[in-house]
Amino acid sequence: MTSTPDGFRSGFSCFVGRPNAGKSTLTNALVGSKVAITSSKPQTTRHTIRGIVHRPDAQLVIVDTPGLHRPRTLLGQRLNDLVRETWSEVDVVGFCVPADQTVGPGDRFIAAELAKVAKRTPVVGIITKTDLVPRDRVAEQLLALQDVMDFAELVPVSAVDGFQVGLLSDLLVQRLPEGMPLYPEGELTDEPEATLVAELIREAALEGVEAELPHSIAVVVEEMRPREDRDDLIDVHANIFIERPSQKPIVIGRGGERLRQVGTKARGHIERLLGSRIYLDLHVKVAKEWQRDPKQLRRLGF
Ligand SMILES: Nc1nc2c(ncn2[C@@H]2O[C@H](COP(=O)(O)OP(=O)(O)OP(=O)(O)O)[C@@H](O)[C@H]2O)c(=O)[nH]1
Repeated sequence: MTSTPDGFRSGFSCFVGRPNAGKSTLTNALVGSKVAITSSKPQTTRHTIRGIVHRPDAQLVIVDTPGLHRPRTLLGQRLNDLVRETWSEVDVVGFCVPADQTVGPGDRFIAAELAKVAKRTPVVGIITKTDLVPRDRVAEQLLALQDVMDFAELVPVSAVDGFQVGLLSDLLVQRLPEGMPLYPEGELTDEPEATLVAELIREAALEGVEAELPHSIAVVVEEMRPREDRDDLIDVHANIFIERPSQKPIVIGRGGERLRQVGTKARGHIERLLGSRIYLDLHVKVAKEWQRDPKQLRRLGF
């Protein structure tokens, strides 16, 4: 066993913030590899995906939670429960507010919820996407955010140009308890590969579809195994579930055109993730009203 240096710190952190605040992108920037799923559509992160930052002095495990929102369906409730559970378990919370949007009721709602659950957990206020605005706008945003709640630290960052991402890593690490690494070196995420693969397919399927659809899509990887007699090819069979038959044409497209594009796009990402060539077999299925049905939700992994 390798020895751990004195003062080594390890622990958990999560990012909160309105949908699209940049939480997943920031997780990727900190970890330095694509593990969390990003998209320009809100609420794409369904699963609690951990990214692990390995440093000589610390190990920071980032739990990426879905965006908190007013529950309308059973799925909405489960997502919110998951968020609260996560907040109470981590050592430090990062509260993300984009530099290019005004601090508003959505942020105050999150701050109030945070204050209820995480009384003793330090919260670091993070202004994200600073590359999108001029400097004085960042300063204004810092002042506005200061009024929302009591922050342990306030820091502006950009995941795109890397501005102060290292500093943020330092600030989060400072709040972790001393302890041994929690995961083996080299590990970037403890999500099962099949879940990551399903998320990559979901991400590809969401691209360019109407605002309506995101909540109606779930992806389940039914099977994933190396092709017999081949060590350079993995067969992946997955189902894309939608809620209503009327949504089928949106996902499949004319003569299957869109589904083929989704497959090509997802395949590229999956091949990079698994480090192997894959054969991707995609099917679109209707699971009626899956968001409201507890049995369906369990089947789809919620
Ligand atoms: N210019 C710029 N864009 C960013 C930055 N960080 C994130 N974005 C963009 O903002 C959008 C949302 O980013 P995500 O990381 O998916 O946001 P999120 O908070 O995880 O979103 P949800 O999963 O919906 O809660 C994406 O289009 C990102 O490319 C940044 O530092 N600069």
